[in-house]
Amino acid sequence: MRTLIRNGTVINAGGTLRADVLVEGEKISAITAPGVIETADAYIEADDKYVLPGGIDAHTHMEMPFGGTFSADTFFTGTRAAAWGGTTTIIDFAVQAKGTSLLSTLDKWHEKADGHCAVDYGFHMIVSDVNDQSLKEMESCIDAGVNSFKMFMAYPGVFYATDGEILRAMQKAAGTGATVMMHAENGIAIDELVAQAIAEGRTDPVEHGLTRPPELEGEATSRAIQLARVTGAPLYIVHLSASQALAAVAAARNDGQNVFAETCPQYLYLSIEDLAKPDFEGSKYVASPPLRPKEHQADLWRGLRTNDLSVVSTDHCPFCFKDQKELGRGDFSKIPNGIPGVEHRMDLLHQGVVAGEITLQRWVEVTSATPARMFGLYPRKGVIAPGADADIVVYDPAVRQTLGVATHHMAVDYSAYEGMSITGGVSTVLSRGSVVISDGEFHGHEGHGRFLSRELSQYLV
Ligand SMILES: NC(=O)NCCC(=O)O
Ligand SMILES: [Zn+2]
Ligand SMILES: [Zn+2]
Repeated sequence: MRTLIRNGTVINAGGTLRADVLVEGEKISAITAPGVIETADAYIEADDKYVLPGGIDAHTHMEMPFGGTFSADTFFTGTRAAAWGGTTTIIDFAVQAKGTSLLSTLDKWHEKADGHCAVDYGFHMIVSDVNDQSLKEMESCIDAGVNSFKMFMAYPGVFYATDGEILRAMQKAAGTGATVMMHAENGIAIDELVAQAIAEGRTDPVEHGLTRPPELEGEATSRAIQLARVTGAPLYIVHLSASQALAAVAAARNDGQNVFAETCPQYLYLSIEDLAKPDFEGSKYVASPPLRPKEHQADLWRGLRTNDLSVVSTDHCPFCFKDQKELGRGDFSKIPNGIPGVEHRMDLLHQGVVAGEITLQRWVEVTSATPARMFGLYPRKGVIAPGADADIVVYDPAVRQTLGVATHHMAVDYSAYEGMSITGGVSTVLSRGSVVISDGEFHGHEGHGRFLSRELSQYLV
């Protein structure tokens, strides 16, 4: 099957050109000046549209066990929603429960995802039980294509790791080429503030934000950076939300340390004012780190421009308002943490282009090319080039849409972006050469997505 995408503006991280793109089977086979190739089996007209490499969301949580419940999207509904929004690869997190092994965890996550995803997917591994066996098993995970390991300085008693445990895991990463991903918040201090708030009867969702001050994200980020420096491990800070944390990352990078960070659309567009909405509406915005005062947003956009923030992922972790967020009514600390967003990342970041915060090329770089390089998928993914997988988004920059629960495709009963007006929208999406979205319809199927065994990060030195 030969599909010709005609006369679009091809946008790669490295540049833009007007071109035709030929897809043969699952791969891109040629990029030519418009009109050079005359015949194909199917045609997609891309006049006045962008032709982008499919988005790569390197941080999602489908069917994730958390706070006594599970995130609401299955691997099918979540990857289908991703496709609707122009994301053709997700990297989700397998979650080691305390007392279990990394390899049995990986098996369990394969059982959940294999045969169910609508687009391609890989895994990171959450290490919540550091011991001799888990450290050894990190090597087997790497052999199985899972070479990035998330650790938590937050959530004592659940995922939390001590500095000593983090140090040991980082030593293992330094010796194997793995990447340590860090949830950097000082969970011990936060738990004290949370206990004090509850004891004083401050139980509303906004307290989630007030008890997790940005200084404690900055402190934990600095500590993680120092531990990485001592061990020589590369470090990737996940879901960075605060100016203080960004300053720590920028300083380390200026020093030449191999430190990277991602932020998420919610930290660029939402704020603690959303958490403060009355009638428990604020619970819809509970995630960790919390939404910050608006002043942090300008710093995050600057970080995206300077590359101190290299990636934008969603941390998609949907919990329904009605019966899941409800678990924390009367005690904000019991609200399941997470915000839905896998469907909207490409559109939301495109608003940064529209507003002049980032260039078109940078849009593609932070949503596709860099996550592909960072997590060992490039140049199979993350680029429109001959030989790459034909994961392609034809994007209409002029169309207008309004985000909301009535139109989104995530399996969650609210939108964090309800009523937000967006310029631009996905027109056609191909996943490995198959059209999965076109003419406002989903044409893919459960099980189309394949597991991606990933190479080591291309940012290792
Ligand atoms: N971020 C969040 O609130 N939930 C998902 C788990 C995590 O990434 O820490
Ligand atoms: Zn986290
Ligand atoms: Zn997360």
